[in-house]
Amino acid sequence: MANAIVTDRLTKYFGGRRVVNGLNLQVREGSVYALLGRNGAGKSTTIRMLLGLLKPDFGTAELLGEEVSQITPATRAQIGWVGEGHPLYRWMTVDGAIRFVRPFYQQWNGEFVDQVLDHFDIPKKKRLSKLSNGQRAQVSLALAVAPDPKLLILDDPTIGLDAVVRRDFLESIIQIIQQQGRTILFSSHILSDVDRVADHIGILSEGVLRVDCPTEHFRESIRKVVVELSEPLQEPPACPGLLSSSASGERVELVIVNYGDEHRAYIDSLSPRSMDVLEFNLEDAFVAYTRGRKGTMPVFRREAMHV
Ligand SMILES: Nc1ncnc2c1ncn2[C@@H]1O[C@H](COP(=O)(O)OP(=O)(O)OP(=O)(O)O)[C@@H](O)[C@H]1O
Repeated sequence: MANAIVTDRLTKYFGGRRVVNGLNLQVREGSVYALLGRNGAGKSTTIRMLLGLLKPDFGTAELLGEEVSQITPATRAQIGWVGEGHPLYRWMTVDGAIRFVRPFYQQWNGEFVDQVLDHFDIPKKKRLSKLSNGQRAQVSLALAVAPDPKLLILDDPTIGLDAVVRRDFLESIIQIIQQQGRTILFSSHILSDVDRVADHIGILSEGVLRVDCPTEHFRESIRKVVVELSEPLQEPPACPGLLSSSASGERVELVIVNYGDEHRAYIDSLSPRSMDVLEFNLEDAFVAYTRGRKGTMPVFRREAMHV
């Protein structure tokens, strides 16, 4: 299957600091890819380079098969985007914003826009500055989706939205991807949302893409093992793929990547009184992973994982 987004060693420096570092990203057509990372990891900078809003210092990015700096108007019209904070001209009315954006595109699904406005009780005559954050987010999404883009890029689209509005927003996204061949790349900090809609995740840490694999694969690869020993451990636990550990008396908790036979053998060697192997949800797995010591984070790529 073709890729909707491909970057090759994409790199950006700010004031001598490398905030995006040799990024090789491939987002397959038809997938929903969530770009994750802690604050300042480089997500927005990456997205701004993809959208041509920021020039890379090194490397290239292609959207729908065209180099970003030379993208043709026809291809540009196939790409919808929503920036961080939903930057719309707030002095415009909703109707005015629609009339402003509409002429840039050949195709326009006015019915979809009306449905969104209706569903969220957004009056067309109201100024964008007078709408709530959630309503403005929906207007941004409606305007990005109305041209029926093949590729949708969303920078933290649900920031500041309540749980109900977020759910509705995600429903809209799910509807969009049910149309075949549509691709979505979005950044987010709300891992339960990501788990609901994204089939693939990428985790940036200090500008480096450390994880790039199916969402499920990442979640299922990290386990918490709770062990009750007969006496406290004398030495720090030593087993492969150990992300973190904590001990309180005889109770030891280990967070392990790719839990398997060798880990069981190690734990057996401690002669435990009991042990439990617990699964993580995506948020816990993300926290366990990104909290780990820098430089020792295992790398997850596609199906393979190297510890
Ligand atoms: N225009 C700029 N000038 C200087 N430094 C910048 C600029 N934009 C971003 N940075 C820095 O680059 C780093 C990456 O920022 P970026 O906004 O890409 O992170 P992010 O992953 O989107 O973070 P968040 O989750 O907090 O939105 C940060 O350290 C930030 O301070």
